Amino acid sequence: MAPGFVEKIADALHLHHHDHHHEPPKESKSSPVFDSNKVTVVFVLGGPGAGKGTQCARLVQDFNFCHLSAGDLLRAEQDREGSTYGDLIKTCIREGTIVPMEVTIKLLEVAMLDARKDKTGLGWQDGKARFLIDGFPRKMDQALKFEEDLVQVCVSSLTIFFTTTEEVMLKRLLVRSETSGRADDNVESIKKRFNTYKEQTMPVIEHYQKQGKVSEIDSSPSVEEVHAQASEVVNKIFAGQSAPQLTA
Ligand SMILES: Nc1ncnc2c1ncn2[C@@H]1O[C@H](COP(=O)(O)OP(=O)(O)OP(=O)(O)O)[C@@H](O)[C@H]1O
Ligand SMILES: O=c1ccn([C@@H]2O[C@H](COP(=O)(O)O)[C@@H](O)[C@H]2O)c(=O)[nH]1
Repeated sequence: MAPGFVEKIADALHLHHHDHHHEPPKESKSSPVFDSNKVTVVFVLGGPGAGKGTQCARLVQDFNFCHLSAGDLLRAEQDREGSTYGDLIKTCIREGTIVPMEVTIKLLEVAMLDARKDKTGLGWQDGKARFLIDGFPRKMDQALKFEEDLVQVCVSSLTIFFTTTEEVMLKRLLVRSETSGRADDNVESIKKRFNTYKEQTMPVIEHYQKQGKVSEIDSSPSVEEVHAQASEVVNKIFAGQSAPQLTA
């Protein structure tokens, strides 16, 4: 990557006002921003409309996670007045393609640093930060870059993978389209999103599966049934993780 590229992205995203100058410059540092002993990262993946966001909302209530949806962060940036990347994000979302990883990772980094500041709030338990990262990583380059720059994905980290059929996902998304106002909740965009999911995201899931870090859950049943399964999986992650670690 060209030197200074990440800083240029940060400038364009107007992220320097967050006063993160205590953090080492991204391109010269050799270790990730977060210590994997002091944060728990659970990724949530699955096809468009599989129910990721719905289940994340439940898991936040159960486990006091800080929930970060990459799609929501991108939509907020797209709508931010004066955003350099607004048009690019808009096109990617409508076309169901993946926004260049530097943009998404920078947005995630800032959101994670902001969440980490509030040690008494949501996302803190037993002195550890708990992040539920929804709809990310969507592509292998993002998965590797996240590990390199933000958190070394450690033994206890896990991906919850919600699966159901395209037929179910399509039906759910078309129902959602009646109220969501999302530019990509239409048949044409949904088909493109299914293709991107199969071509780009499935290899990420297979990568984590090879490392034994994926819990697959059938998300075809009711929200409550799926939630019961997901809770069980997360309970296992936190079993044995109660030792207080007060700094991050
Ligand atoms: N188990 C379920 N049974 C029936 N409907 C569901 C279930 N889970 C979610 N839904 C509904 O399906 C739609 C899509 O769910 P949700 O937004 O959680 O999916 P998602 O995986 O986050 O989608 P995307 O990747 O497009 O953001 C929503 O309208 C939601 O209410
Ligand atoms: O890491 C990411 C996550 C999302 N996108 C883009 O956003 C849309 C919508 O994402 P949802 O998770 O369904 O809200 C997705 O189709 C991509 O275009 C991304 O580029 N990178």
